[in-house]
Amino acid sequence: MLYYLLAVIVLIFDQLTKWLIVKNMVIGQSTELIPNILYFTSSRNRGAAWSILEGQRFFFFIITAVVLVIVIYYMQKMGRFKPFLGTALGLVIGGTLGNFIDRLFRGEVVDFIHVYIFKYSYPIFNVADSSLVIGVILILIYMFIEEKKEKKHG
Ligand SMILES: CCC[C@@H]1OC(=O)[C@@H](C)C[C@H](C)CCCCC(=O)CCC[C@@H](CC)/C=C/C=C(\COC)CC[C@@H](O)[C@@H](O)C[C@H](O)CNC1=O
Repeated sequence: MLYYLLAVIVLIFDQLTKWLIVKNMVIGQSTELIPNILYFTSSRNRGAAWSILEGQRFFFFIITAVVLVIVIYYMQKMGRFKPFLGTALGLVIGGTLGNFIDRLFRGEVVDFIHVYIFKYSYPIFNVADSSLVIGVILILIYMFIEEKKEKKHG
C-alpha cells in the first residue's frame, strides 16, 4: 500500500544518511552548514529524546513494538482510506523503524542533525526523529480537524 511505501522511503533515507555519517565522520566531529544555526555533528544516543531512559534497550524494543502495532492497526482501520492520516502514520512507521534498526544492530541511535535555536543547542537528532515528530504533529492536526467536524455535524 502507498503509505507503507512512504514508510520504506523514509526508512531508506534515514539509514542512508546515518550510514554516510558513520562512514565519513568521527563521533564529536561537526560540519558547519549554516553558521550559528545548522551543523552536522556525529553523535550517538542510547536513550530516547534528550537521552532519557539511557541504555534501556529492552524497554525501547517493547515501546517500539507497541507503537508499531497501534499505528499499523489504525493504518488498516482508517489510514488507508484517508490520505492525510495515512501519510502521518506512514511517517511514524518509517521513523520508528529507522531508530529501531539502529537500536537492534548498533545498540545505539546515530544522530547528526544539530540545530541551534537562539544560541540554545537543541538535542542532536536524525531523519527518523524528524519523520516521527512530523508524523505525530500531523496525527494531532487530523484529530483536531475530526473533532471540529464532529462538533459541527453533531
Ligand atoms: C522524536 C522521538 C524520539 C525517538 O523516539 C523513538 O525512536 C520512538 C519510536 C521510540 C521511543 C523509545 C519512544 C518515544 C519516547 C518519547 C519521547 O522520546 C518523547 C519525544 C517528544 C518529542 C516531541 C514531539 C521531542 C523530540 C525530541 C527530539 C527530536 O527532535 C526533532 C530530540 C531527539 C534526540 O534526543 C535524539 O538523540 C533522539 C534519538 O535519535 C532517539 N530517538 C527517539 O527515541
